[in-house]
Amino acid sequence: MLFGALRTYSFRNLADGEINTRGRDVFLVGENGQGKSNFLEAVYFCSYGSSFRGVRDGDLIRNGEKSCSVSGTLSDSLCDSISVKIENSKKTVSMDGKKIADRKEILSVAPSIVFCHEDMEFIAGTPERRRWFFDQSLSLYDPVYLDELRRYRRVLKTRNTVIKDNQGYMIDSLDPQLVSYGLALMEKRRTAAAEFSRIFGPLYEEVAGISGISVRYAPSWKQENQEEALAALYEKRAGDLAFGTTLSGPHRDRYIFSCGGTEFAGKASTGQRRLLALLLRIAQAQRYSDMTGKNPVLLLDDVLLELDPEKRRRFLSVMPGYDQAFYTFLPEEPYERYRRDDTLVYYVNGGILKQSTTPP
Ligand SMILES: Nc1ncnc2c1ncn2[C@@H]1O[C@H](COP(=O)(O)OP(=O)(O)OP(=O)(O)O)[C@@H](O)[C@H]1O
Repeated sequence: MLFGALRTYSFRNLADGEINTRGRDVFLVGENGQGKSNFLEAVYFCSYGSSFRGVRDGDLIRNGEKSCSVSGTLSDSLCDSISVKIENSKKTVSMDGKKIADRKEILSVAPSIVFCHEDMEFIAGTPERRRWFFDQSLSLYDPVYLDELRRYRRVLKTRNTVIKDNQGYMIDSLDPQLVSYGLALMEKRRTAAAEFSRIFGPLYEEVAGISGISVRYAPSWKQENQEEALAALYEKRAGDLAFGTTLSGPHRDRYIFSCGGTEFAGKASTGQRRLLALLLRIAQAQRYSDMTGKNPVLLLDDVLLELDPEKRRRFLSVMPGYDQAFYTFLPEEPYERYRRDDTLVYYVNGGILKQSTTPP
């Protein structure tokens, strides 16, 4: 699957109009703050109906405007076009011109994997960010997982409301559902962590020369069957009521990067963390391909810039299979070295993309 063209309207600082992207590799070259990442964000917006920068939808609308939209023309996909529009604070996602009820439907249509600076949070940030990463990975290839996650969150929300409203007597009827949905999530998370480790360990060794890195899944509930988990939840109920919230469950699960049995991320240097984050995305893309038999679109935001030349070479040698990749570069980077005959190169200046065969 690839994006043949991208049309943006009032999206960030990008000039309105259509950009031809029909190429396996698309380079976006420009100084800081010109709109390169905004263009990647527009592609991602078509894939997920949201931004990868953790911003509110309203921030995507060009300053002073009231609405924005992005439409992608697709090749070799389940549909020919996707468009996402924000108007009057409402988001509408359409496939082939027809509105879809649930954003999750587009996940399998134009799957993209982004590599960006914010990914460092998966390594050095809160357990919540790591959970988010693994939830995204699972949802990309397993739509049922997303349904299970939503169901779990719904029951959890009700349980927390019940606790806050002092209606503790209702918890008995909610806990069997919470446990049942929770255990289903845990089983898939356990498998995903093991599979990630299988891919990730050798990758890290190849690029960074450090062996034995793995991702360990540390579930909040230690019990693996319904009755035992329910009993453990019951035992913790007094604590939940005292704190006014549900203190245990998959919403408190942790994923730990360890090396030789000890936690690694906390001791790793900034460079090692950066590499961990990049390779985590490579593992995400590889796992997606293993599970679906399809390749994703890759969005690489300033990725090569942060690596020294040797790591850069090794990183490129372990790039996952992809149908299309968008890269951002600063003008002084040696992007010409990576360019092939069919690479599309755009120079980005003040939100305007100009295609060129030679630098301006
Ligand atoms: N909603 C918006 N409306 C108008 N302009 C915006 C909006 N959001 C961001 N911008 C502008 O977009 C520019 C940032 O673009 P972008 O983040 O794509 O930078 P970049 O070219 O990737 O550079 P860098 O390498 O620094 O990230 C800034 O000039 C910023 O003012």
